[in-house]
Amino acid sequence: MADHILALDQGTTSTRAIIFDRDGRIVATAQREHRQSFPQPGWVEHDATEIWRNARNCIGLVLADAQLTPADIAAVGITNQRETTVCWDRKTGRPLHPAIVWQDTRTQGIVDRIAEHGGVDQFRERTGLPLNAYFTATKIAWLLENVEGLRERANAGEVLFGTVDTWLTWQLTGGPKGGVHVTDVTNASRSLLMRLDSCEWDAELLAAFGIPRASLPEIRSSSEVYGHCAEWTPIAGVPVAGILGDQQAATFGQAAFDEGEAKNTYGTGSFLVYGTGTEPVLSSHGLLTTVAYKLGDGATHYALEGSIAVTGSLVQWLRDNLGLISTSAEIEPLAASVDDNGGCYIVPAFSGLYAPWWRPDARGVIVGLTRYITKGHIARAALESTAFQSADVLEACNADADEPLTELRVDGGMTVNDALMQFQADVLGVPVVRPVITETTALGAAFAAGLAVGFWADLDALRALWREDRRFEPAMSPDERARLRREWRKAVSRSFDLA
Ligand SMILES: Nc1ncnc2c1ncn2[C@@H]1O[C@H](COP(=O)(O)OP(=O)(O)O)[C@@H](O)[C@H]1O
Ligand SMILES: O=P(O)(O)OC[C@H](O)CO
Repeated sequence: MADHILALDQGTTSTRAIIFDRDGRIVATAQREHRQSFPQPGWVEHDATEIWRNARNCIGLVLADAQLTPADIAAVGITNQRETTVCWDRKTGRPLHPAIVWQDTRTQGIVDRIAEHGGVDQFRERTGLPLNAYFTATKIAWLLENVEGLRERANAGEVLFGTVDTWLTWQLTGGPKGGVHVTDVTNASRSLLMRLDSCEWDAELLAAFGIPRASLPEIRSSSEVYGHCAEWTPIAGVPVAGILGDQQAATFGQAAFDEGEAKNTYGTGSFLVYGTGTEPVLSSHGLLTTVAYKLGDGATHYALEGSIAVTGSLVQWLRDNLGLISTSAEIEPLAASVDDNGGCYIVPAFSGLYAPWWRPDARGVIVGLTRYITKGHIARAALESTAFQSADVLEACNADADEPLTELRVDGGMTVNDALMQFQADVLGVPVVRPVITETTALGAAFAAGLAVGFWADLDALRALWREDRRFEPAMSPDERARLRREWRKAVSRSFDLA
């Protein structure tokens, strides 16, 4: 009997395959990092072929490690870095350009051109999103305008576009030999091309970006059988039955299914998602409106999202670009070598600033430098910037929501850092709660796939699997909190108007 679900979590820095049992416990994990290319300032690319190879390898490795066969796997769930755009040849399955990653800002010129008539909020009511280089439509438009012959080939039906969920699902289900070309509502809600109310591609938006509809995937729910894995994959015959963008998957994996429930995920960037139930709510404070999930024929659930582009990747930057540390974990002792930030603040606006500011003209700054500042203070300021950015987003969320959040569920790679989680609780002034399974992104994709094939009965069965690991209570005085946040805001204002 198939007693396991396999989740494929394709993140910005790495790909993981994780096998879960019926209790939502991790049985085995395999992980592979992929190359990050920065060919020009503001450009970020991935090799989609490498990502597919890593996914295939991780699936094979995790099955071998768990000593399981495809017959033991009831379904596969896919979750992915969102917005990152792949375009490939329908016949050969070969990418026609490197994937343009969500953080990439090369499409600012397209944004400016379209914003000239109608401004950056012209599509907000229809899509929940501001016009920004972050979103998929701008990346597809750039490819069509800049890759020689691509528009003609797309118009002739020879080219497929998709986000990473679409690319992996197409490859897993057969590639050029019958692969299904689909995405789910959560990923499509990040495109600037999907109507929030009907969850369908919008003809006017397609026209505004010059994108032929036939090259786009079909929009499906987050939990249903899309197809079965091809015979040459390591999980031949297993149904692909769940797709969720990674932030929505983490929300689902935190069992935050209902209105008023929220989580914050700390990975490459950080993303606070706050459920608003079955009605989309438009933000007045710089948050995005996005689809949270849709199960089969059920109602569409929506959320407000505070997206922060750079948090964990600032730690990577200290490691890879400055050589201040040699592993991400080394930031912990370095930051602990000083008592406080010494007045130093880092605003990591590498891709401009996302929520709640939406300032493409911002660039990174380090302020408050004196001869006193050491690399310990820089490490500390880097970690603190994650907490300050999240506090700004939570404040916006509380301003939009009916009830303020009384605690924050957290997950993602950075949440192993206890000192950071304590500082986060301190600057938020509410408890931060970490679950036993911090791989909530993969767990959420497993939940969606498991529900589709009857592996788990319903949302209540999933709620019962959530378990708390540790609760960080705020311990900072309100005056100190207010002082630090004031200083931080000053630093943020210094990052504006630099691009
Ligand atoms: N001990 C730590 N303290 C702070 N940041 C860390 C620590 N360990 C890992 N990170 C950061 O966490 C991020 C990885 O988180 P993960 O959830 O795997 O990211 P993603 O899903 O975006 O690929 C990396 O950016 C890394 O620098
Ligand atoms: O890969 P992550 O976890 O940093 O998530 C990336 C987001 O989906 C971008 O919107």
